Amino acid sequence: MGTRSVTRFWEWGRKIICVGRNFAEHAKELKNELPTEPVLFLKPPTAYVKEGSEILVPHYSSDLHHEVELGVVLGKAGREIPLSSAMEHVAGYALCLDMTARDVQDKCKAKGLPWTLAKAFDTSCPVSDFIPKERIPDPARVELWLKVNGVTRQRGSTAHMIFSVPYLISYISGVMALEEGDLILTGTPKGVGAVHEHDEIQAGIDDVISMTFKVSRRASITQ
Ligand SMILES: CC(=O)CC(=O)C(=O)O
Ligand SMILES: [Mg+2]
Repeated sequence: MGTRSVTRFWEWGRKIICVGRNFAEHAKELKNELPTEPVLFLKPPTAYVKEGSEILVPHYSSDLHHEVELGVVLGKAGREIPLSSAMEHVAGYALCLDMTARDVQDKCKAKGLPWTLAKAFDTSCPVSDFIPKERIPDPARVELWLKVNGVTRQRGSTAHMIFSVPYLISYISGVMALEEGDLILTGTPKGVGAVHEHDEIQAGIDDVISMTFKVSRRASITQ
Protein backbone atom coordinates (compact mmCIF):
# COMPACT_ATOMS: atom_id res chain seq x y z
CA MET A 1 0.00 0.00 0.00
CA GLY A 2 3.08 2.27 -0.21
CA THR A 3 2.72 5.59 1.60
CA ARG A 4 -1.08 5.60 1.64
CA SER A 5 -2.52 6.35 5.03
CA VAL A 6 -5.27 4.26 6.57
CA THR A 7 -6.80 7.55 7.74
CA ARG A 8 -8.25 7.66 4.20
CA PHE A 9 -9.45 4.04 4.38
CA TRP A 10 -12.34 4.66 1.94
CA GLU A 11 -9.81 5.17 -0.87
CA TRP A 12 -8.09 1.82 -0.33
CA GLY A 13 -10.66 -0.40 -2.08
CA ARG A 14 -10.74 -2.85 0.82
CA LYS A 15 -13.62 -4.93 2.17
CA ILE A 16 -16.57 -3.54 4.11
CA ILE A 17 -17.79 -6.30 6.43
CA CYS A 18 -21.16 -5.64 8.07
CA VAL A 19 -22.65 -7.23 11.16
CA GLY A 20 -26.44 -7.51 11.33
CA ARG A 21 -28.82 -7.93 14.29
CA ASN A 22 -26.15 -7.01 16.85
CA PHE A 23 -28.60 -5.01 19.00
CA ALA A 24 -31.50 -6.94 20.55
CA GLU A 25 -33.93 -3.98 20.34
CA HIS A 26 -33.28 -3.57 16.61
CA ALA A 27 -33.63 -7.30 15.93
CA LYS A 28 -36.99 -7.11 17.77
CA GLU A 29 -38.27 -4.07 15.82
CA LEU A 30 -37.73 -5.99 12.55
CA LYS A 31 -39.16 -9.18 14.10
CA ASN A 32 -35.87 -11.05 13.68
CA GLU A 33 -34.62 -13.74 16.05
CA LEU A 34 -31.64 -12.89 18.25
CA PRO A 35 -28.48 -14.30 16.67
CA THR A 36 -26.42 -16.96 18.45
CA GLU A 37 -23.42 -16.04 16.30
CA PRO A 38 -22.70 -12.87 14.26
CA VAL A 39 -24.75 -12.36 11.07
CA LEU A 40 -22.33 -11.13 8.37
CA PHE A 41 -22.71 -9.57 4.92
CA LEU A 42 -20.46 -7.47 2.68
CA LYS A 43 -20.55 -4.16 0.86
CA PRO A 44 -18.16 -3.35 -2.02
CA PRO A 45 -15.81 -0.32 -1.72
CA THR A 46 -17.97 1.40 -4.38
CA ALA A 47 -20.59 1.75 -1.61
CA TYR A 48 -18.54 4.48 0.10
CA VAL A 49 -19.78 8.06 0.04
CA LYS A 50 -18.29 11.03 1.90
CA GLU A 51 -19.86 14.26 3.15
CA GLY A 52 -20.39 16.66 0.24
CA SER A 53 -21.81 13.90 -1.98
CA GLU A 54 -25.39 12.62 -1.87
CA ILE A 55 -26.91 9.32 -0.77
CA LEU A 56 -28.80 7.95 -3.78
CA VAL A 57 -32.01 5.95 -3.43
CA PRO A 58 -31.62 3.00 -5.82
CA HIS A 59 -34.05 3.11 -8.76
CA TYR A 60 -35.53 -0.27 -7.71
CA SER A 61 -36.45 0.72 -4.12
CA SER A 62 -39.20 2.83 -2.58
CA ASP A 63 -38.25 2.20 1.08
CA LEU A 64 -34.65 3.25 1.78
CA HIS A 65 -33.77 3.00 5.51
CA HIS A 66 -31.04 4.62 7.61
CA GLU A 67 -28.99 2.54 10.06
CA VAL A 68 -26.37 4.42 12.10
CA GLU A 69 -23.40 2.27 13.12
CA LEU A 70 -19.93 2.36 14.65
CA GLY A 71 -17.30 1.41 12.05
CA VAL A 72 -13.98 -0.18 13.03
CA VAL A 73 -11.01 0.55 10.74
CA LEU A 74 -8.41 -2.21 10.61
CA GLY A 75 -4.78 -1.14 10.94
CA LYS A 76 -3.13 -4.56 10.90
CA ALA A 77 -3.89 -7.66 8.85
CA GLY A 78 -4.64 -11.01 10.44
CA ARG A 79 -6.24 -14.47 10.24
CA GLU A 80 -7.60 -16.44 13.22
CA ILE A 81 -6.93 -13.45 15.50
CA PRO A 82 -7.20 -14.39 19.19
CA LEU A 83 -9.71 -12.43 21.26
CA SER A 84 -6.91 -11.30 23.59
CA SER A 85 -5.02 -9.44 20.81
CA ALA A 86 -7.99 -8.36 18.64
CA MET A 87 -7.82 -4.68 19.67
CA GLU A 88 -4.19 -4.48 18.47
CA HIS A 89 -5.60 -4.74 14.92
CA VAL A 90 -7.71 -1.56 15.28
CA ALA A 91 -6.29 1.64 13.76
CA GLY A 92 -9.35 3.73 14.57
CA TYR A 93 -13.05 4.17 13.96
CA ALA A 94 -15.57 5.89 11.68
CA LEU A 95 -19.20 6.88 12.02
CA CYS A 96 -21.07 4.93 9.33
CA LEU A 97 -24.51 4.49 7.84
CA ASP A 98 -25.63 1.09 6.58
CA MET A 99 -28.19 2.34 4.05
CA THR A 100 -30.67 -0.46 3.37
CA ALA A 101 -33.36 -0.88 0.70
CA ARG A 102 -35.77 -2.43 3.20
CA ASP A 103 -38.46 -3.37 0.68
CA VAL A 104 -35.86 -5.24 -1.38
CA GLN A 105 -34.33 -6.85 1.72
CA ASP A 106 -37.77 -8.09 2.84
CA LYS A 107 -38.32 -9.72 -0.56
CA CYS A 108 -34.84 -11.31 -0.48
CA LYS A 109 -35.48 -12.63 3.04
CA ALA A 110 -38.83 -14.13 2.01
CA LYS A 111 -37.20 -15.93 -0.92
CA GLY A 112 -34.05 -16.95 1.00
CA LEU A 113 -31.91 -14.85 -1.37
CA PRO A 114 -28.76 -12.86 -0.48
CA TRP A 115 -29.09 -9.17 0.51
CA THR A 116 -26.76 -7.74 -2.15
CA LEU A 117 -29.36 -5.56 -3.91
CA ALA A 118 -30.63 -4.28 -0.55
CA LYS A 119 -27.29 -3.47 1.05
CA ALA A 120 -24.48 -3.17 -1.51
CA PHE A 121 -25.65 -0.51 -3.99
CA ASP A 122 -23.60 2.61 -4.77
CA THR A 123 -23.68 5.14 -1.85
CA SER A 124 -24.98 2.49 0.61
CA CYS A 125 -22.07 3.21 2.98
CA PRO A 126 -21.77 6.90 3.96
CA VAL A 127 -18.76 7.37 6.28
CA SER A 128 -17.27 10.14 8.42
CA ASP A 129 -13.64 11.10 8.55
CA PHE A 130 -11.29 8.66 10.29
CA ILE A 131 -11.47 8.80 14.10
CA PRO A 132 -8.10 7.93 15.72
CA LYS A 133 -8.27 5.03 18.20
CA GLU A 134 -7.33 7.30 21.15
CA ARG A 135 -10.53 9.35 20.68
CA ILE A 136 -12.64 6.28 21.50
CA PRO A 137 -10.88 4.63 24.47
CA ASP A 138 -13.70 2.04 24.87
CA PRO A 139 -15.74 0.95 21.80
CA ALA A 140 -18.35 -0.46 24.21
CA ARG A 141 -19.13 3.08 25.43
CA VAL A 142 -20.05 4.95 22.27
CA GLU A 143 -23.28 6.97 22.03
CA LEU A 144 -24.63 6.91 18.47
CA TRP A 145 -27.42 9.17 17.22
CA LEU A 146 -29.17 9.97 13.95
CA LYS A 147 -31.66 12.69 12.96
CA VAL A 148 -33.72 13.09 9.78
CA ASN A 149 -34.67 16.70 8.98
CA GLY A 150 -33.77 17.64 12.57
CA VAL A 151 -35.92 14.95 14.24
CA THR A 152 -34.14 12.29 16.30
CA ARG A 153 -34.76 8.79 14.93
CA GLN A 154 -31.97 6.72 16.49
CA ARG A 155 -30.05 7.01 19.76
CA GLY A 156 -28.24 4.05 21.27
CA SER A 157 -25.13 2.96 23.09
CA THR A 158 -22.70 0.32 21.86
CA ALA A 159 -22.91 -1.00 25.45
CA HIS A 160 -25.98 -2.89 24.16
CA MET A 161 -24.17 -4.79 21.41
CA ILE A 162 -24.68 -8.55 21.58
CA PHE A 163 -21.16 -9.25 20.20
CA SER A 164 -18.33 -6.90 21.27
CA VAL A 165 -15.83 -5.26 18.91
CA PRO A 166 -12.94 -7.60 19.92
CA TYR A 167 -15.21 -10.65 19.59
CA LEU A 168 -16.31 -9.54 16.09
CA ILE A 169 -12.70 -9.02 14.94
CA SER A 170 -11.70 -12.44 16.22
CA TYR A 171 -14.80 -14.15 14.77
CA ILE A 172 -14.60 -12.50 11.32
CA SER A 173 -10.87 -13.26 11.02
CA GLY A 174 -11.75 -16.94 11.40
CA VAL A 175 -13.99 -16.66 8.32
CA MET A 176 -11.93 -14.36 6.05
CA ALA A 177 -8.50 -12.74 6.27
CA LEU A 178 -8.70 -9.21 7.61
CA GLU A 179 -6.55 -6.62 5.82
CA GLU A 180 -5.28 -3.17 6.68
CA GLY A 181 -7.91 -0.67 5.50
CA ASP A 182 -10.87 -3.04 5.95
CA LEU A 183 -13.92 -1.56 7.68
CA ILE A 184 -16.26 -3.46 10.00
CA LEU A 185 -19.79 -2.04 10.51
CA THR A 186 -20.89 -3.31 13.91
CA GLY A 187 -24.70 -3.18 13.67
CA THR A 188 -27.40 -0.62 14.33
CA PRO A 189 -29.44 0.27 17.41
CA LYS A 190 -33.24 0.51 17.22
CA GLY A 191 -35.11 3.30 15.44
CA VAL A 192 -34.33 2.54 11.78
CA GLY A 193 -36.74 4.15 9.33
CA ALA A 194 -37.34 5.49 5.86
CA VAL A 195 -35.69 8.48 4.17
CA HIS A 196 -36.82 10.18 0.97
CA GLU A 197 -35.43 12.40 -1.75
CA HIS A 198 -34.46 15.88 -0.38
CA ASP A 199 -34.25 14.63 3.26
CA GLU A 200 -31.24 15.63 5.32
CA ILE A 201 -29.60 12.99 7.53
CA GLN A 202 -27.41 14.12 10.41
CA ALA A 203 -25.60 11.51 12.49
CA GLY A 204 -23.05 11.60 15.25
CA ILE A 205 -21.11 10.08 18.08
CA ASP A 206 -21.56 12.17 21.25
CA ASP A 207 -18.51 14.39 21.94
CA VAL A 208 -16.57 12.90 19.00
CA ILE A 209 -17.92 13.58 15.49
CA SER A 210 -20.99 14.38 13.39
CA MET A 211 -21.77 14.33 9.69
CA THR A 212 -24.57 15.44 7.32
CA PHE A 213 -25.83 13.93 4.07
CA LYS A 214 -28.59 14.87 1.64
CA VAL A 215 -30.71 12.15 0.01
CA SER A 216 -31.32 12.17 -3.72
CA ARG A 217 -32.80 9.69 -6.16
CA ARG A 218 -30.80 7.70 -8.66
CA ALA A 219 -32.24 7.92 -12.17
CA SER A 220 -33.51 4.60 -13.46
CA ILE A 221 -31.24 2.75 -15.85
CA THR A 222 -32.69 2.02 -19.29
CA GLN A 223 -31.53 -1.36 -20.54
C1 LIG B 1 -31.77 -6.58 9.28
C2 LIG B 1 -30.57 -5.77 8.99
O1 LIG B 1 -30.60 -4.98 8.06
C3 LIG B 1 -29.40 -6.02 9.81
C4 LIG B 1 -28.44 -4.90 9.98
O2 LIG B 1 -27.84 -4.41 9.04
C5 LIG B 1 -28.18 -4.37 11.34
O3 LIG B 1 -27.42 -3.43 11.45
O4 LIG B 1 -28.74 -4.91 12.31
MG1 LIG C 1 -26.80 -2.60 9.59
